[in-house]
Amino acid sequence: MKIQGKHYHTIWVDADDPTIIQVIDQRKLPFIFETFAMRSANDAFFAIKEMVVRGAPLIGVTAAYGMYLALFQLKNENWEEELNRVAEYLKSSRPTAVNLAFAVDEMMAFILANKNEADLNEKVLAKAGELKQQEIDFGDKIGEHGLKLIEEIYKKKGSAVNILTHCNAGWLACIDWGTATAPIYKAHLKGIPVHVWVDETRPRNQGARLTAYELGEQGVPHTVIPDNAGGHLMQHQMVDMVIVGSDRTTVTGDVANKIGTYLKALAAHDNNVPFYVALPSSTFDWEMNDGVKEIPIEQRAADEVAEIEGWHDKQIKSVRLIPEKSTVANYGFDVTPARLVSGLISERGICKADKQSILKLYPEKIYR
Ligand SMILES: CSC[C@H]1O[C@H](OP(=O)(O)O)[C@H](O)[C@@H]1O
Repeated sequence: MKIQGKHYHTIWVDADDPTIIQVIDQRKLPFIFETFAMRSANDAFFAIKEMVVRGAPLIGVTAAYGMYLALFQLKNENWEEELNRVAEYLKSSRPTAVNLAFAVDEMMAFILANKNEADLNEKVLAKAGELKQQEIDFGDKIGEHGLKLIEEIYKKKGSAVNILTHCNAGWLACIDWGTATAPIYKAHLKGIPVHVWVDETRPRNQGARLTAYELGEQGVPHTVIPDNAGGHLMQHQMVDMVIVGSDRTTVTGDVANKIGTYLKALAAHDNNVPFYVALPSSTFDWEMNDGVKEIPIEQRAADEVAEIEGWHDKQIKSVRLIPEKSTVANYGFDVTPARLVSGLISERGICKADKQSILKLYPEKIYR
């Protein structure tokens, strides 16, 4: 999508050196626009772990390019063993987004299948590019399917459609379009009036810093709200629908997403507000059935809660928010049970959050 009128993807091959993969450094947005150059699998691990890049689809594509970059560091003897270690290392960077493991496994299989090819590096770079393009296409299609939901509300209401979203499931979490934001961008581009309630999303404030930034750059009307305001807005009919993203959704429709999503789903359920989850097929976990019991929930550093970052004197500064003696619990995600989900918006269409409906969209997964 656009930043100051110029079209960007979140990740790209350096124009001058194909052994360098560039990403937008999201740690500094919206205050500073900088890129981060990845030259090794270690750089890719760092970028994912430290949230230089974040968002399930983007994490997956970054890891795919990490597997490509690993090829330049492998020694001849036992290179397959070494590559396996790199693959496990990349997977260990963040546990919840299933896209990560999906992409690493797909790249590993591709590399082994082509290991005797003279132009292996070029083929692997092209494969990572295919995964990147696939996520772009997924976001585009999610947008088209989700647009219909927004249009239906607009036709009934005849005025701006108020959509609440949590965290950042925008183009900055993907490559382009986004997942939760894709229907919003499609509606905006079609001239349908939309307004977005943007949950700030403590502690990393992906909503306040990233979703607000990207919506603003696209000219989409939006209002940043404290995480705890959503229930009140829904009680007063100020939210027409909720659209969020996902980091891992089970084949039964349980949705792992940024911490606080479950609370929004409860408020939506209590106020009969449609609660939709937008996700590509790369975010489904076809093996898991009970998301609350099985999905690994990342716990992150205490400082993310104990401190907050902002812009002061033309630089990014951190200030402490809590007493030195206080302890912190920093769960990165929660799981919304399928019973609270109105529907799933994937690149193949909209379905109910249950196994039968999901597998009807993805019949090739039935054998699992
Ligand atoms: C389209 S996936 C976006 C998803 O990822 C975010 O988590 P994080 O910023 O920690 O990577 C959040 O859960 C979003 O919904």
